[in-house]
Amino acid sequence: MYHLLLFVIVLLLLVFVARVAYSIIWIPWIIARHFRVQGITGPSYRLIKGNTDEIHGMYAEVQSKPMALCHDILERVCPFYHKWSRMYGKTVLYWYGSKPKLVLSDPDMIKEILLKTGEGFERIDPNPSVKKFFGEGILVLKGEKWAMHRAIANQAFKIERVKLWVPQITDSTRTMFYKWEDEKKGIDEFEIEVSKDLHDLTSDIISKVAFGSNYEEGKEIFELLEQHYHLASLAIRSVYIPGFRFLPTKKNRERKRLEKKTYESIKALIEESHRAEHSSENLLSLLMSSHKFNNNETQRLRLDEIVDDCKNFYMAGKETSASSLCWALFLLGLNQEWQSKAREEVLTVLGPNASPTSEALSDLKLVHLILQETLRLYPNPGALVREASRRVKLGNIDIPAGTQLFLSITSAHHDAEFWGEDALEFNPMRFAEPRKHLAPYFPFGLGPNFCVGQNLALFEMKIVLAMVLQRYSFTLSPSYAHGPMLLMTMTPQYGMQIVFRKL
Ligand code: HEM
Repeated sequence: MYHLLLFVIVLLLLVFVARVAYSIIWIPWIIARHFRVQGITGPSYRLIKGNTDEIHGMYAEVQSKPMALCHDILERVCPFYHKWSRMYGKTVLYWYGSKPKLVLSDPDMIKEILLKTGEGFERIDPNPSVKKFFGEGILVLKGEKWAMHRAIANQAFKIERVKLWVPQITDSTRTMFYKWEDEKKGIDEFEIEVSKDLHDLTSDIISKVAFGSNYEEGKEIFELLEQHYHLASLAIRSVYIPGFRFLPTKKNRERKRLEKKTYESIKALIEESHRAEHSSENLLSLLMSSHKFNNNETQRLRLDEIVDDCKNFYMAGKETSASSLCWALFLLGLNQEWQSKAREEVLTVLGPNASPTSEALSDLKLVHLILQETLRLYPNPGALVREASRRVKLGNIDIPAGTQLFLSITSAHHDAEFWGEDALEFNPMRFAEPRKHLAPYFPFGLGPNFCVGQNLALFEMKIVLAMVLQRYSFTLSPSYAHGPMLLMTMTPQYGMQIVFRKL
């Protein structure tokens, strides 16, 4: 009996060891060989962690000091691809734990993958620590569930609705100027670290237009989300160890606390909206209503789904727009001649005092070109990720199921082959000509997951930029240190110090 038990235990152990060896040694070896015969290589696979330690090391190195004041930022925002593409070619295979990752910067391939999301390519499941942050919201859902959330979001952010939000956006922007004037009483020239204020501003905007509440009421939620977002950003770069999230580590306990509090605060906001007279113009009320779908069935989102979507919209709407605005001010601070031309346009269209209206916004042609160029040089996010859900052919690459695809939007946006010799220079006029090749520009993504908030994003960025240009001339502060850093969005590592002078 004893021997039989021992035999079973040893057998089970052997099976376990064989399975582990199969998945962390045999499979990576087979996959590396599969790509090698197709001419695709990269850094050697390392047991368990893959190449994550090297990647962390490279990020630590580039982020240890500011970079030169130029737009050649790939080395800083994606140092591993910058290094490995020079060693192994444009398509690189590396390892995230035992997961194969293929980095791609070829515009046609990126385009195909984005267009075929849902048909052989899928958004990846974030690791459980990150998923805790996004929950079951639109940013992580797939298939039918995603389609239902997306249909509701399409309604919420359609252009007619966004136009109605213009007065709220101008109000929020004016409040930011009042705060500046209040802090810098009587001083005509003053320095502001704008990234914090722009985050507060876009929080305020997304809160007002989408949730019908204002920043002060939602402040607790923003603060919780901000802290939770920081922890989720750290988790993105680490290899996920199964079960680790259940250990009572300091970060895990903090994540749990934030999750619970966020849920309770958003739930309270929803219940308050239920009680109050709310306008059907806001996202929250749309999320709470019942909807008819293609099969004519009426469906309603559950409370936890609404809570998760709220979290997703808060972050998607706030982070990207705030960072993009930061880079727009940075670029105009550096390029005074473009700033003067843009101001001339704003003053011609709006005069010195009028608030932007939705009609006036369409006349701000140069401001629009400047924003397009900003999103080309400093894309948010700088990379997108997908996974092959089955074995797929991409051009002449045969990709096994389960391979993750890291799409380097920054590389495609900076590629001199498509954008010309001046690819790394700020030249808004390149967007005035119809582009020969549509592929290399993906600021809002492409295909089914194309940014649902694009209308809102462009409206708010145009409004804020126009209102700043109407009131101030500005330059980059001598204290500014250049440090674009890719977290979930492209943020200035050392802040964005701008010197404003009242007009
Ligand atoms: C400059 C500002 C913005 C930029 C550059 C931007 C960029 C993007 C990109 C590249 C994607 C595609 C992600 C993918 O394919 O995986 C995306 C998706 C998304 N964006 Fe934006 N975004 C911006 C502003 C906004 C705003 C204001 C909202 C509104 C709340 C928003 C909500 C979303 C949502 C919900 C998705 C996911 C759509 C889906 O999966 O169906 N974004 N955004």
